[in-house]
Amino acid sequence: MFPIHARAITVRRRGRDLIGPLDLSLEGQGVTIVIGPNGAGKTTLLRALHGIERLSKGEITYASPRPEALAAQAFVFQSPVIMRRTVRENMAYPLSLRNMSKSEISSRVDEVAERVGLTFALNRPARVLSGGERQKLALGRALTLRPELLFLDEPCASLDGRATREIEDVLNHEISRGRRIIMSTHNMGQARRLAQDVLFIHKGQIHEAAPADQFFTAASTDAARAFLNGDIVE
Ligand SMILES: Nc1ncnc2c1ncn2[C@@H]1O[C@H](COP(=O)(O)OP(=O)(O)OP(=O)(O)O)[C@@H](O)[C@H]1O
Repeated sequence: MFPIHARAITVRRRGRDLIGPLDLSLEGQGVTIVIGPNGAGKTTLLRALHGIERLSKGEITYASPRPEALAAQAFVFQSPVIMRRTVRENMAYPLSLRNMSKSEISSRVDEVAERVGLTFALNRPARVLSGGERQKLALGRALTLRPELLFLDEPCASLDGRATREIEDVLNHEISRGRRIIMSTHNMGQARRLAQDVLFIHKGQIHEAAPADQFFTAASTDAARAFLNGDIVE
């Protein structure tokens, strides 16, 4: 599906441009971390790139046909929807929509549960999971699809250090296998640990797009420098 091109995209709601107009091109390798103040438009941008946010203007094109490109992506939401069923059933759900045999679904779920550290919980009701375990479930559910491109919107918000590290371990494993990741975070430590490229979003615009080393050592805009300093950026 790469390169992905967003051309002059705008998402406008209730008379206000939430993002854009903006242009962006994404190649098929690496980890892009999306940062910026609250309300800057990070979630809206991720949703637009994933094709689930209606564009008011502009277009997003994928190198492969759109239905194929969208089918090869998965999205981990900040507050994932967890069904009142077992962890196994939750993880199997996206696969069950894809016409896959029960034995194949079961072996994929087993394999992914192992990777995200939830084997012990597979037969438990998902509602008893802790916050960190719920995020692992959401991540695992996305990974069962073996997506070429994985979006994550603040997957570690409100998790403690240990749960955050465990999620990052899973992500690092995925990154080492070449999975393309685009992720938003408020945690600057996490951004520094994971990013290969950074998109700094401010007031619905991409203020800066740079390799991580360059961004963190010499951000070129005042707003990005202030944000990295922990100043209030409005
Ligand atoms: N459907 C909608 N209708 C109207 N306004 C919306 C809608 N969705 C989002 N917004 C507003 O658009 C702006 C951008 O929201 P978005 O969630 O993309 O920002 P964000 O950078 O992800 O913020 P945060 O860091 O707080 O999660 C916010 O001011 C939000 O209130």
